[in-house]
Amino acid sequence: HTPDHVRTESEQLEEDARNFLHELDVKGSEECTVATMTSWNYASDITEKHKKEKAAAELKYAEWEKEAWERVRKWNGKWETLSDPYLKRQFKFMSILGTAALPKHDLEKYNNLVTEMSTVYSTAKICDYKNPRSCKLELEPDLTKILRTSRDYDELEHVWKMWRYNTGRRIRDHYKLFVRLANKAAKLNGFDNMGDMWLYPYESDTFRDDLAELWQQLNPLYQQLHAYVRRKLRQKYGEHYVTRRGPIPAHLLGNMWAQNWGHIYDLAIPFPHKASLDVTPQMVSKGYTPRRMFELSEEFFVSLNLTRMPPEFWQHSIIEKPQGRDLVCHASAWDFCNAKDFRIKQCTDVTMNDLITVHHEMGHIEYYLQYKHLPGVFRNGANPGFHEAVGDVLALSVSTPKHLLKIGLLNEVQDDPEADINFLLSMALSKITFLPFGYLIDLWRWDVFSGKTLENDWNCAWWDLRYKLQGIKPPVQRSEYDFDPGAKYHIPGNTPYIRYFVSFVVQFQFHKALCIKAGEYDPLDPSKPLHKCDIDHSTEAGNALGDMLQLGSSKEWPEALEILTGTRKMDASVIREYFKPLELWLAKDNERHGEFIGWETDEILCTSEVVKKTAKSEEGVAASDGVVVGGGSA
Ligand SMILES: CC(=O)N[C@@H](CC(=O)O)C(=O)NC[C@H](CC1(C(=O)N[C@@H](Cc2ccc(O)cc2)C(=O)O)CCCC1)C(=O)O
Ligand SMILES: [Zn+2]
Repeated sequence: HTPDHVRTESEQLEEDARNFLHELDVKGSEECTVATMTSWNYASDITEKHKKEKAAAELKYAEWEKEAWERVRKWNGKWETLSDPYLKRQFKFMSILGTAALPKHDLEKYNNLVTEMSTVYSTAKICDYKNPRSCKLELEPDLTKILRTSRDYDELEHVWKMWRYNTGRRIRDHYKLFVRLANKAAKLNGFDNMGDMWLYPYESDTFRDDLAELWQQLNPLYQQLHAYVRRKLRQKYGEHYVTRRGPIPAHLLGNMWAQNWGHIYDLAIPFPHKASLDVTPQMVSKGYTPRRMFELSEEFFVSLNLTRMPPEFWQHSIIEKPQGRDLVCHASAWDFCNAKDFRIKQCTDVTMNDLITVHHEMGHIEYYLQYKHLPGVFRNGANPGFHEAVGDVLALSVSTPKHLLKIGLLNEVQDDPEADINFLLSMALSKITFLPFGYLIDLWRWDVFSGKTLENDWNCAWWDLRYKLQGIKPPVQRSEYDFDPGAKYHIPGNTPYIRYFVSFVVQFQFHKALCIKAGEYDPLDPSKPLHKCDIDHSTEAGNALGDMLQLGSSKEWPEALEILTGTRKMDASVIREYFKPLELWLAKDNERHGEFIGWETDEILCTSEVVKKTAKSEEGVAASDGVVVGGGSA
């Protein structure tokens, strides 16, 4: 410790900067803990009391953020001269205030709109198709189960339509005011609109173009899968409902938003006489509980020499749906900003799908644990997509037949080309089908924030994207009375979504790098293809992953990516390499059946005119001046 008087001016400035940032960080973490606790209380028990406490805490936290930001501003012109990049990067991040820049009354309105939209979404219930007087069906587990298991066209249509009636339609006006306030906040932060502010953490001015390029590279594989699944659905539901060349009705794909087609695997399985890879039955028959599922996931992380869950995690997490109260059942992972308290809230079902979700959520917790020693501004993913990728990377290993055999959920592994195709198809039904969806959510929102999509076109612009990118259509005609984006959690919940598209690309790059370290993958060894790799118990892989996670957002994401994978760019060739055997098989199978690749329609999926509410118009009679989506004529 050199006495003050011998220090140079710049060393003194650096010392002062360190002390200044440390003091702000200590106070900021305390404020963050309080605000997060009230948010947790509301999300796990939706009551008026908790709503009020959350609203008050959010305003108080914004006051703190504003005070901190004003103190940081006093360093303008000085912090830029610091030589230590680590310090400069902290100042750079602390210079963005966020929505706390709004005047108090606007911020209060903004926060209340988001909470109100989330409450509508999380408490929405619909009536039972088979028993119209029973109107207590909730998204989780009721509607999720119906979309997963029902093969009744009309029941699925009822659930699909009524869910949107009781969520999106009810928050359309909230969303109008929300967008205006969001853009006002963005402008106060020096951005053109909220869409630009959301992209700030990616620190790249070619980011949107890079995403478009990735989609171009992945679209051909998606189209082959789409054509194959359409044929299988046509066989099941008939050509009247599922035409040869048209878009697929969205309610038949096993998921409320057609974002993951894994639950219609039984309709699509290429080689039915081979063992099913959905180990849900085995999990149930072996008496798996949500607790067991979480312990299984933790064991995987520990086997990689990563950090086990702290006692507070098991003490405070909610891993089963509590009865007798409203709560946000949508799974989530929480960091309470005190390097001690980390939790998951998940209404866990004993299914394979939820075992994957457990790994996803625990991946967030592992990232929190790995960077908990960093200053608050660096306690984030290298970019938000990295945070979404951690758990999914481990789940890629867990999903392999080899691993399921290891943990006793499969009693035999058939190692032959047909079993391989079955496995790759089951993976593609959740990984490839997600890509257009993961891309279009924010494509739609960026256009809404930028004003490119006007309020009167919101719903038809949504269906235009859903048609163009996913090749799906609504089972009943939509209008601008509807607000179908609002039927998906992240829109009322105001959570950016492009992070998931990024994750689904980079998680395969992470997987490949870790598989090489684990000696499980060798491009020159046909017996070790990427899709058979299971990294469990590889401390080389775990240490490499941990080294990247410990960086948090203290380095720009291309540098973090390079440390793990040796490359600085998102690269779609890795996910395509993983699915290569399936892509070849699909192309041949579609060719053999003369399948039309792609889709077209002359139906009017969405009418820009606000349709007169008569029974007839419900039957999809085209309104005179409807908006045509798809390549058909009006
Ligand atoms: C306090 C807080 O909010 N914390 C953040 C985490 C953080 O930011 O630190 C958080 O917990 N967000 C919740 C969100 C939940 C899920 C989700 O919404 N998934 C997407 C897309 C998808 C689908 C399949 C898949 O395999 C991976 C992703 C969807 O379901 O559409 C639902 C189950 C899976 C992940 C999440 O964990 O990302
Ligand atoms: Zn996540």
